[in-house]
Amino acid sequence: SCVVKEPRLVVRKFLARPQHEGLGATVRRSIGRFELRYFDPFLVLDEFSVTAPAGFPDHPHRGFETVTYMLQGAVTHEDFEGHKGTIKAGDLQWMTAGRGIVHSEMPAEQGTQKGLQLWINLSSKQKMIEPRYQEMSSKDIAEASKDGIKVRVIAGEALGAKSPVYTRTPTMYLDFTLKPGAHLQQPIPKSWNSFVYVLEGEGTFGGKKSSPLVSAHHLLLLGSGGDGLEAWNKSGSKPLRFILVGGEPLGEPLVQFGPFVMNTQEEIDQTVEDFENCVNGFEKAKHWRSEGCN
Ligand SMILES: Nc1ccc(F)c(C(=O)c2c[nH]c3ncc(Cl)cc23)c1F
Ligand SMILES: [Fe+3]
Repeated sequence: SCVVKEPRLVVRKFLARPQHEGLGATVRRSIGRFELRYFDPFLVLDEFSVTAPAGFPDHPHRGFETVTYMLQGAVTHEDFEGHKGTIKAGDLQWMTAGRGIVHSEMPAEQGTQKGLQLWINLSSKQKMIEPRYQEMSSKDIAEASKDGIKVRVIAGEALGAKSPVYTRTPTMYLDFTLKPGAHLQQPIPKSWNSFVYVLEGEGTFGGKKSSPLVSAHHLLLLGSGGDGLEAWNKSGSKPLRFILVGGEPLGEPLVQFGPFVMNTQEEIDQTVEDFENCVNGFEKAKHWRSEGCN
């Protein structure tokens, strides 16, 4: 069946190289690096790797959402409202920072913890909403399998499986594993910006089966137009694993200062002041410190 009539083409390819982030942590940053500062509505995609005592100690966020999806090990997050939990391999945390969150994200086990963190911008109208978490354990994440393709639906819908996650900025976030020989056709809403990030194995993406092979840690920007993604695993033995992420562009001005993402410089100045004075959503930052690795 021809699900995708006009596949989107790969218009740019980046290799995400390791860089230092947080306190002694390493991230492979694809979106958010200087050559790809913002791919509306996406601000950052980090493939992180962290081993205790390194981590991401107390830090704030305002104006966007962070989506943490663990691939190996576990991370404990705790915030200034006393919200605390552990995100284990396969688990998901969709954190809407809105008007303000201060939290820490630290290794929960010995050894190396690996995962993905995606930062999704919020529309100007939603930047100052109350913070909110949507957290799902691995077993509750919608999955479907068909013709050598397995998909875990973080957000959106694929192969008949649908995620319960409410996405303020309309977003799809799909974790695909293709067995050798499998061929995927996944619809993508026409107006959305979308990209692929390869996690394991090698695959062929875009319109032609003869396109060059793409390996792990590569980000592929998909062109606009077209009605979906085509992908093939032509290797004889290795599975191909990648995420397909897409979202409705917000089309608004962007001013970012680290973990503060607003629309004007004045709003950023105000945010810095709010954080320093512990007001307008940062009240609890006044006396809070994470318990850290006890
Ligand atoms: N501002 C700022 C500055 C420095 C940081 F490290 C962070 C930060 O926490 C993270 C950056 N990528 C990440 N991937 C995974 C996890 Cl669990 C956390 C982060 C942050 F937010
Ligand atoms: Fe954070």
